[in-house]
Amino acid sequence: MDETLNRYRESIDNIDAALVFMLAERFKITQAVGEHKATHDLPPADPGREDRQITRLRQLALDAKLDPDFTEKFLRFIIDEVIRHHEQLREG
Ligand SMILES: O=C(O)C(=O)C[C@]1(C(=O)O)C=C[C@@H](O)C=C1
Repeated sequence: MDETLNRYRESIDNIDAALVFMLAERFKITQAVGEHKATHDLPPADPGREDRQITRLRQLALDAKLDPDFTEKFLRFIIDEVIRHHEQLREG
């Protein structure tokens, strides 16, 4: 039994749970955004907004000593999924 490893893993499990809750909240909001966009005939994607989000988060990542390329890929992965949901809502 490695107590040190167990303690680290408990902390990792808490962080992973927080990530899931935060992602769930983000997708609740983007669901509302998708409905709003579909109702008002707005395009699913807004590349200008995405550029600003990526620029901002890359800087936050640098400040937090997190790899900015990884951060951008992670955000891109999430946004692409959101756009897919928006497109589905638009198609009805
Ligand atoms: O802000 C929007 O317009 C959204 O639809 C949300 C969001 C995002 O997930 O952050 C998703 C798609 C857009 O291209 C930009 C941003």
